Amino acid sequence: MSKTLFDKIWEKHVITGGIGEAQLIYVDLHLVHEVTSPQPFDGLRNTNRRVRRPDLTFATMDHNVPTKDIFNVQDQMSRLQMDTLVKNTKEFNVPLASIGDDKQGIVHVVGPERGLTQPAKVIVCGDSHTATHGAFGAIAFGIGTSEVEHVLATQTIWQVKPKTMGIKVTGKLPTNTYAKDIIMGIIAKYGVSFGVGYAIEFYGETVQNLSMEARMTMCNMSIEAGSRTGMVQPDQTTFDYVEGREQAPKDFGAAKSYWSQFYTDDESDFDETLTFDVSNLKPMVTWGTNPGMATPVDQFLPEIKDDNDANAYDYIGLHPNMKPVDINLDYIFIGSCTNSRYEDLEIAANMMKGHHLAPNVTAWIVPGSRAIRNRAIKSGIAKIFEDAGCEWREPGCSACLAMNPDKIPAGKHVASTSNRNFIGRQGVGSRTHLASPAMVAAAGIAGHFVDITTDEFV
Ligand SMILES: CC(C)[C@H](C(=O)O)[C@@H](O)C(=O)O
Ligand code: SF4
Repeated sequence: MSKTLFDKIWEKHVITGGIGEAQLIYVDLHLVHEVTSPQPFDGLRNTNRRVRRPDLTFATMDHNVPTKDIFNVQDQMSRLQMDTLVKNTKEFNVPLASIGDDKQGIVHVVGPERGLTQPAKVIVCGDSHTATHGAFGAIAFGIGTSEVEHVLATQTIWQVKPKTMGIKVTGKLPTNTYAKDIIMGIIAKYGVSFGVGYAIEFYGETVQNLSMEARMTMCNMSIEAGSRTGMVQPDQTTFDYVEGREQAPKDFGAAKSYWSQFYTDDESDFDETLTFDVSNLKPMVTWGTNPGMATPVDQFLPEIKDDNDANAYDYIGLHPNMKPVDINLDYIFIGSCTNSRYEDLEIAANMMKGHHLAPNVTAWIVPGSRAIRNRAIKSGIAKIFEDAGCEWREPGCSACLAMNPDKIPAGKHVASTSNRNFIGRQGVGSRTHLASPAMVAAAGIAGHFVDITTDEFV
């Protein structure tokens, strides 16, 4: 019978239960961070249980870590959560990349980087952006705190199988537009909830031509479309990325032939399909308070249709007869699990090379992992940022969600490569504008957004 990529992986992992009801699914990789793990570990302790498979569990610290003066954690709650993770991972024998460690970084960046993230796996983490790992052709989704406890104790999880949605992406990406613009364009077009109840697979020639980093950016934001899972069929690009990494399979040839069975047989196998053509895609910028409130950089901001729009405009301090180029910026943030990988930093650095930040702009450049940070220092990218007047930081979630000292002050506008522009997301009263790393870098130089697809830039 003809099947989707999702169906094929799912079937290999079902332990018990029938279609339409909760099924018990085997978990191949459980990623853990400091924010959603303290209660689950307490739960195990209180009931005298152990972690079932510490070898399939990997913990890191990301949300709370400071990105400068990293060992000096001022915030009590942050310190407690970080100390608790150290204690719990020691007691339960779970590998941990602690602050300062070579393997530390944002959980969704270090999983792939270490080679833990692999095709055809079921991957979970107590974090909504776990969808990122689906870029490898894995079923990867965020889980709640009680589910984290269940996975720690049993290495399994109860789930009702979602429906499947194929999003076919066609056309050649115009110069200086990126995967971030594709996923923002899709969400702007179809809204922030079209994916609810569906596992999304991105496919088509445009997707096949994307790097792993770019595929991760797209899958990462599936959750902003309402879907818990975004995925891309594994191919040679995937295999080349995984090969040689620390945790890659030892018999890589055998792994590759196993992984090669996982693809969607026919488009008609999806429960739902959508299409998105990128031939005329423009860089996208958010003007409002959810990721769907986005506009191409050269357009006027949309008219007010309802209270939601009115409230968003009110919060963000903009109005419809402006364009993104009219948004004056105070901060730029390049980081987060959406866009803090080496390729993202390289693209941003190329935009900044030989330029200096606009005088009114503060810039935080936050690599997703220590490995990326080290590589960027070695290659000279870090120096480009510093010469441009940016602050070059240590790895972590940073200003993506302001659970650490990196907070955007109230009323300030920030161009950000992260994934959420909710009210207060980057600090109380902060005004977020999401965009690609190239757009954010160029905006930092100009002091406002610019259309990087015009002759001046291409
Ligand atoms: C803190 C964590 C639970 C949360 C998530 O689940 O996504 C965070 O990572 C976020 O991006 O909002
Ligand atoms: S970088 Fe942002 S989106 Fe990603 S895990 Fe951290 S807080 Fe969540």
